[in-house]
Amino acid sequence: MSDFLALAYPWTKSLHIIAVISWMAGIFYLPRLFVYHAEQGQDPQVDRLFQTMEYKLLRAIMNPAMIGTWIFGLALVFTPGIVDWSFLWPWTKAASVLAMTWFHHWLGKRRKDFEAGKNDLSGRRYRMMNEVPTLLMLIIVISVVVKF
Ligand code: HEM
Repeated sequence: MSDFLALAYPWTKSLHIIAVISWMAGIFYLPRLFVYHAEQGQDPQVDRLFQTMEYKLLRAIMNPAMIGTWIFGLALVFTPGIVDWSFLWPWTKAASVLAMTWFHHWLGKRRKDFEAGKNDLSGRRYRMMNEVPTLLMLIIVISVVVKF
């Protein structure tokens, strides 16, 4: 198994990065949709349009991309010689990807609130929450590239 993972390493890493790009595209865009939904969604037609966009973004792009990121990311973790847990970077990366996954699920719950007509967060609040994945992305990329 480790021989296979070592051989597949450039492919696993490519697929990991492709999945990461798709996941991050959605994770940055969905809270922006929530901002405009919270501010302009009183009109039932506009509300329906936002709900369709949010549902499709989450189900068709973000969920599969998150699963792909985890599968290929864990394959990289088990590839021999890639992660040395005596360094700090694997820990900062692990903590940040767990937080990113929590944020993904938080967005999923807010989407369900909108669907049920029960959103009680303001556009300003969603704008602020949008900074969370930005900060996590900075920590993740610096961890995995600088490898401190
Ligand atoms: C979801 C769980 C994740 C796991 C288990 C994971 C694990 C890993 C591992 C072990 C590597 C290989 C490092 C190397 O080849 O030296 C890697 C590479 C990488 N990861 Fe992740 N990762 C995850 C999520 C993410 C996320 C959310 C991002 C971006 C926001 C990200 C960005 C990257 C990048 C850019 C690389 C390539 C770095 C390089 O080799 O130059 N990863 N990941």
